[in-house]
Amino acid sequence: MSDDHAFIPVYVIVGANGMLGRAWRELLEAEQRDYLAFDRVQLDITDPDAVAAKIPEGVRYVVNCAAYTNVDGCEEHEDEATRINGEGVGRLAERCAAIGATLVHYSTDYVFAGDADSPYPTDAPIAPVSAYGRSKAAGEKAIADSGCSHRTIRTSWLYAPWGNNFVRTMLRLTDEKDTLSVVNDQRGRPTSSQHLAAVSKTLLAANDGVYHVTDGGECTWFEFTQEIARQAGHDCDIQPCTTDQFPRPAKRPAYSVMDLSRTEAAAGKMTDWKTNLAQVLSQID
Ligand SMILES: NC(=O)C1=CN([C@@H]2O[C@H](COP(=O)(O)OP(=O)(O)OC[C@H]3O[C@@H](n4cnc5c(N)ncnc54)[C@H](OP(=O)(O)O)[C@@H]3O)[C@@H](O)[C@H]2O)C=CC1
Ligand SMILES: Cc1cn([C@H]2C[C@H](O)[C@@H](COP(=O)(O)OP(=O)(O)O[C@H]3O[C@@H](C)C(=O)[C@@H](O)[C@H]3O)O2)c(=O)[nH]c1=O
Repeated sequence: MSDDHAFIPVYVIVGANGMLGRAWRELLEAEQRDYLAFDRVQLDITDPDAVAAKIPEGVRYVVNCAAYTNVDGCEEHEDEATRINGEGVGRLAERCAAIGATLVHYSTDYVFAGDADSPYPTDAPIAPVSAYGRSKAAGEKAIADSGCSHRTIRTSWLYAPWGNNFVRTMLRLTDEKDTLSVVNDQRGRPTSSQHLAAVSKTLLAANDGVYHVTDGGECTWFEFTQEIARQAGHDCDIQPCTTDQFPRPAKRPAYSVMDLSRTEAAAGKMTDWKTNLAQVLSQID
């Protein structure tokens, strides 16, 4: 991670210590690209002065991986979530508009209500059912209002070999426990962070706008857990349950499968989630 101001990079990664931030760093490192990566201490997007100070003129792409991602925590701390996921994103978007950079930003399937029965197109009406979803919707609006060049990339059910994520949680639980109940009435698309970073980079050559990027295929959290345990060789009795039987502070959309056609037209077919899961598991000891 560098804080060198004399150097004008092609890419600036914000929120670089998060799960997706690390995937982006590793991608740009592997391709030997010029980039600066800022963690939260180096660049806090809620700090009005920091954004302009750290993102100099000449930068071409600002990749925003910073967010408040604790979905249940957002219910109690919606103001803070909105400051980060809404206003902070707006500040990045205004800076990008001012210097002519493109903002690569991540939003979520949780901006949708979840009452559809076919994949949500990119222009489907959004109607979040949680504080997290509302805060992310505020970020999307702030970008649109800023007039900056952008790729607003909605993704879902993100995981990686590192960080806090469902795959690592379920690897642990299916190893430690004899039985486990997992909700089987929420359907969506898991997404490898490494796959997401790579596809996002490909989309830099595409038009501005909103894209959906996930792994291919779809499943419920229960089916996802079954496959994690199967691939890991964990012998755990996994039982399906309903959302009502697994109460949480935040409501989740029942159906959040997002249509991939715009992305696949620009970047090719999205790899199936089971294939990407195997790829990620192979990187975990
Ligand atoms: N995880 C998922 O399942 C999904 C995520 N997304 C979106 O993808 C993006 C990346 O998510 P993910 O990698 O999982 O997130 P993480 O929670 O792993 O990382 C977010 C990073 O943002 C940092 N951060 C928080 N607040 C600020 C701030 N004010 N200024 C600068 N940095 C800040 C955090 O730092 P610290 O840890 O120090 O607080 C953390 O390093 C987010 O926009 C998220 O909403 C979309 C769909 C699914
Ligand atoms: C741990 C556990 C979870 N679950 C359920 C609860 C919930 O409905 C579902 C997923 O739980 P999690 O809390 O891991 O996931 P959640 O925080 O809802 O994940 C979301 O994060 C944000 C950031 C996004 O943007 C979304 O795309 C999505 O990935 O699994 C079980 O049924 N059994 C279990 O043992």
